[in-house]
Amino acid sequence: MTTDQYVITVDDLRRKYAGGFEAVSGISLSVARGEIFALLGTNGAGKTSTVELLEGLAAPSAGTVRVLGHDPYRERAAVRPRIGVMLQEGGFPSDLTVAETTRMWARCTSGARPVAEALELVGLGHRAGVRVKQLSGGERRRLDLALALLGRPEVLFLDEPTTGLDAEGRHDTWDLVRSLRDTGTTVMLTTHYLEEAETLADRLAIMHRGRIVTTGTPAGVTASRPARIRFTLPDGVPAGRLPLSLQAAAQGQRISIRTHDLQSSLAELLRWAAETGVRLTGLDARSASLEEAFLEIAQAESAGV
Ligand SMILES: Nc1ncnc2c1ncn2[C@@H]1O[C@H](COP(=O)(O)OP(=O)(O)OP(=O)(O)O)[C@@H](O)[C@H]1O
Repeated sequence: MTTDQYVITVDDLRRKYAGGFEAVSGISLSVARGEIFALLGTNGAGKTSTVELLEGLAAPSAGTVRVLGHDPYRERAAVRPRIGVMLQEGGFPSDLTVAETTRMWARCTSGARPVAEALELVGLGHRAGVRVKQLSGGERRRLDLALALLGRPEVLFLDEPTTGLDAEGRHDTWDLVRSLRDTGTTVMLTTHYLEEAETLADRLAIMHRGRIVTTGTPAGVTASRPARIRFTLPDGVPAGRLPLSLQAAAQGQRISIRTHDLQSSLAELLRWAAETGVRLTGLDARSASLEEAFLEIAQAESAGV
């Protein structure tokens, strides 16, 4: 991929706050046009501090950021009309209705979509006449998203877009983000929901203490982690009777096996169970999830491994 296909490029970026604390300690990443990129990390890892630099809300202490080929802080006027930003807290006047709020925002947005279209996109069309203060937390997040989408942005920054949404709302938002991606919008997302990153992101980076510790596709990040098989042995069958080649950890009759070759380990376990006539209850076999990979990385980093 050539560099001009990257919509966001970040090189050795640093952000030091007044007082001297460095929240972003030299990160580099690139996001291609039409890609959904998720920035994950433990609390205080530096995600918001990073995204604010990409949005041009603050200047880096060192390093470079380019969004659509421009410095988003120094060339804000060139970048701002082409990006959409959904912050964690929208902070609207609560006495205005949903439609009034969106109309007000549309007046400040060049080439804005029709208000009704923006509200329909996020499933708020039927709430247009409701005052913002009467919206649920999830509906406010949708309104935040509608406002971020008003200017048909080429790059969309979503800071925890589904916090407070129920399962249906979360899935609706994922579908919307995917459809925006499919029409060429580039999305930079921060989230605490690892399932969200796993299902939505084309690529992701995991941050810890201001640095990127892992980056890649969701499948690539989880591929190196062991899969897990869990089950319960019947009373009277000790864990010691399991084949030695299965690396089993036992808590009473509850067994957990970690393996880098799920298919072979599972086949061996089932063969042993069939040959010995042992019934395994609650049998569950799964590849590593992003959540497990994340926890392992965060714990290892915290322990200084
Ligand atoms: N204005 C500020 N002045 C000094 N330190 C700050 C400031 N804003 C954030 N920090 C610190 O920078 C670090 C990174 O914060 P940041 O909000 O970027 O993390 P985050 O990854 O977005 O966290 P979370 O997941 O909790 O939202 C934290 O230790 C935070 O306390």
